[in-house]
Amino acid sequence: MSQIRAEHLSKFYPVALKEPGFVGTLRHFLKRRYRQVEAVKDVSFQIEPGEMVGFLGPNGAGKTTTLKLLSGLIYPSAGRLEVAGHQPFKREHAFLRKITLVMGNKQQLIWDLPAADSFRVNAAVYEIPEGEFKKRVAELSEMLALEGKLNQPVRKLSLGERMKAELLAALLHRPQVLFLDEPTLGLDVNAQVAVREFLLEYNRRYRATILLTSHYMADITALCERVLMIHQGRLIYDGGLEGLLERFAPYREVHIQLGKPIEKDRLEQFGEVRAWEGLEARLLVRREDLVNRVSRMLHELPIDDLEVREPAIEEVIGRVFADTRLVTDS
Ligand SMILES: Nc1ncnc2c1ncn2[C@@H]1O[C@H](COP(=O)(O)OP(=O)(O)OP(=O)(O)O)[C@@H](O)[C@H]1O
Repeated sequence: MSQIRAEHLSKFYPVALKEPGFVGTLRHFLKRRYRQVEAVKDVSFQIEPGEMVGFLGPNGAGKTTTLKLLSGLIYPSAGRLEVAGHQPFKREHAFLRKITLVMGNKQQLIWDLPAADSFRVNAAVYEIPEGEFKKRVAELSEMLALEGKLNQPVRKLSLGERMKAELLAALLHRPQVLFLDEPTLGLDVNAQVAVREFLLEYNRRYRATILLTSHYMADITALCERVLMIHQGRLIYDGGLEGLLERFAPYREVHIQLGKPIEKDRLEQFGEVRAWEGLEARLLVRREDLVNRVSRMLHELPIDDLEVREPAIEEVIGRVFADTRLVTDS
């Protein structure tokens, strides 16, 4: 049975319209007019137990709205939703014990108290027995390398330590389903790696299902074999990371090192020149033209070295988001 199932899920937010000026304000109070913001439109997907899925999309695409729907914080405008066997918006106790929602830009720990004190509040809310509570705090703080950090006020922790303590708090009730919205936001590279490794280990140990958004592609490539991509509220891709490149990057990058300088327009006959510095250049060549162009380049240009690479996934995604035609044609 799927752990998460969304069928034709939609969420529309009513936004009150106000005309400018005094008359507009008066009208606004007497008879409000609304416009619908279609944050999520007819989205369907299923996620199996133990899967780690990346959720990609540009700002305002509808990722946070979807995570809020999945965790029952908001009610869907249309469609069906089932998470861990429950309808999230009912917010049943049994459901809340099975899930967690972590938002990188919101915190639940109390600033002036040690994290250990905030954990006690969570233990009480989730009715975790004392012995079990101690065991879980010890296990998670070891996995997160947080030992010795939990008895000082949260405000004295570094950003990375604070995020790790937030994760610990969010996982004390040992949820099966984790919704993570930018869990590495603003962290330095070392802390990002630590959080990633922790999530991998947590998923392996407890077979937790994880849906996560991140602006750092490294999080997605390290953790997720599958990605969902959302754009203007619509799901435009559901599949493997590899397939994402196949589908949205119909080109390869050719890196060349020249033996002597040539005119740029000579190079432009072979593909779109993306970088050009001294004797090094980088070109985009359509996949179907690749063999032919590369062999011509080797014949016709003074090439010392040539390498064909997959385009960087960030670049591919950036192009998809920047070019709505790619999205609507897909
Ligand atoms: N409470 C709300 N009322 C009205 N509109 C909203 C509300 N919350 C979100 N929206 C709108 O819904 C759309 C989707 O927003 P959402 O926060 O889900 O996007 P997102 O993909 O999480 O973006 P980001 O990466 O910037 O966080 C946006 O156009 C946003 O302005």
